[in-house]
Amino acid sequence: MKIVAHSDHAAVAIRQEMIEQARAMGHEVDDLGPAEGESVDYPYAGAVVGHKVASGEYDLGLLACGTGVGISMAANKVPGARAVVCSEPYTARLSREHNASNIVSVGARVVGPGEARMIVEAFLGAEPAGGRHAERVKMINALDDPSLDLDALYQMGPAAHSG
Ligand SMILES: O=C(CO)[C@H](O)[C@H](O)COP(=O)(O)O
Repeated sequence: MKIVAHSDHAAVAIRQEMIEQARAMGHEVDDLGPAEGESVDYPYAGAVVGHKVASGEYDLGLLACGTGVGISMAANKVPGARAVVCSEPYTARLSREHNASNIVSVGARVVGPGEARMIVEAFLGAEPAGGRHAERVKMINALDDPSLDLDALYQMGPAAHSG
């Protein structure tokens, strides 16, 4: 898969661990930086990756900042981006299978390099499961329209049609 990676200045080393893991799994990764010593604001880095993944330019994204939170919040403002912050691999796998997450974010001040690699391994090793989960992902995507009627959202879901 074609993957894009970005971070802020707080997460340069952990981003490099994440990239190495993805490349070791055979994926093509474009690294948008920054280099050690450069400063980048996490809302910008998150938005860039959100746009690049949501537009289809890349299949998946890797993000990191101090906590992984701010950069994923920024990415999730982009319609079509579904970023998840993970501090363990189980969430990374389930976010792909159930939520079709397309960007994984890690906190450099939260997890160590080994955990970050395991998170990326779990994220890239999983696939969206389909079925009822895909129906719920459609509900998430429908929320990209701020005028969405909540009753209409409810009616889209599998729960609304289960006996
Ligand atoms: O975790 C983050 C956002 O969620 C940032 O990495 C953090 O806020 C950067 O802080 P500083 O500029 O003081 O290193």
